[in-house]
Amino acid sequence: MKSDLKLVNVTKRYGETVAVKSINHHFRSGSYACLLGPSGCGKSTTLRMIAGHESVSDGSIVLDGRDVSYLPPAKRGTAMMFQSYALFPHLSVADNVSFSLKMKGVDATKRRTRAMEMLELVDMAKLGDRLPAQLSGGQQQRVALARALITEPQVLLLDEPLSALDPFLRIRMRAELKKLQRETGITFIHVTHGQDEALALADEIVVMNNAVIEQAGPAREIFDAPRTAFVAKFIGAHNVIALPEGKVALRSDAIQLTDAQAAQLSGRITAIEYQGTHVALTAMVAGEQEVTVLLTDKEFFGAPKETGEAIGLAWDARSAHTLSA
Ligand SMILES: Nc1ncnc2c1ncn2[C@@H]1O[C@H](COP(=O)(O)OP(=O)(O)OP(=O)(O)O)[C@@H](O)[C@H]1O
Repeated sequence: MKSDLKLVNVTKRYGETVAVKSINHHFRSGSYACLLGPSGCGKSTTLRMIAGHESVSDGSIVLDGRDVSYLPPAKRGTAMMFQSYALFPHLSVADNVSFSLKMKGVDATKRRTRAMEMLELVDMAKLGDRLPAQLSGGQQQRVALARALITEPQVLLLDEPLSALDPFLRIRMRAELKKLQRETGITFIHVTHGQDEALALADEIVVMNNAVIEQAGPAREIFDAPRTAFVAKFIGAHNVIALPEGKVALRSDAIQLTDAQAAQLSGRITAIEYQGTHVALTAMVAGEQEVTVLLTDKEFFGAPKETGEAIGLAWDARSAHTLSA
């Protein structure tokens, strides 16, 4: 399909370090993808190789049927938005946005018109004459977005775009990023180490660990059916439990409290944590394993429990996902 981006056996080595190890992935045109993983797993390196800011050691990057692996960044059909926004401090907002057009020799009137269109798109048209230092963090981010979008990329690459913002603004800007992606229809590839950010934004989540892709799929599939213990733990809200039949991932809200006869596991409560809408109850079960059960506040306060109490745990067999690693 047009504008699809394919990574074919892409590897990056820095001397002895393998930062990205022969990864394959197909990013669908027009989708919002999040590369999710812990620090050092290779997600920024992957993004930088797609952008052309880093060379590939092996493999190829194919955009829209073209091998772009050896093209300079400006010739690829991608644009990158950096974590620090990297705005020119001495240029006005409008001149920052239209900078790449100036480099291409586009005349001043046309540049200004295009810059204002882009600023309109990110809701910043009124501040075109300000300098970056006169903007808030969220406003600087919008300018950086407008500056990336003016190049009309097929793929927009975002490296931890929300990490410089305070928590309140982060949640607001993430809704705006999603809206912008839907409005423009451009493929977004967004690097994050925040599972909540990935779940909130992504059509597809690509989970990386130790230089490889552990699992990729729609956000709900990753959350509902993690395939490895790493994915289950990283995505959160799951227990990884060793049972006689093997290791399983079990959502903490998929476990019910039950009496001893009906229990699949029994144990003793070690901690109770009130979380507002829910109460998280931790129990120590056979084999010194800790299991967390998330109850709605209604369920918990309907039959309150105390630390030290014996409890039985049960779940629907379909909720337990056998793990491959
Ligand atoms: N220029 C470099 N030279 C040598 N090693 C590098 C270089 N850049 C990255 N690495 C190594 O490659 C691995 C992957 O780094 P990368 O920045 O892609 O991880 P990341 O998942 O984006 O982490 P973070 O979230 O901390 O940015 C790490 O082990 C890192 O130390």
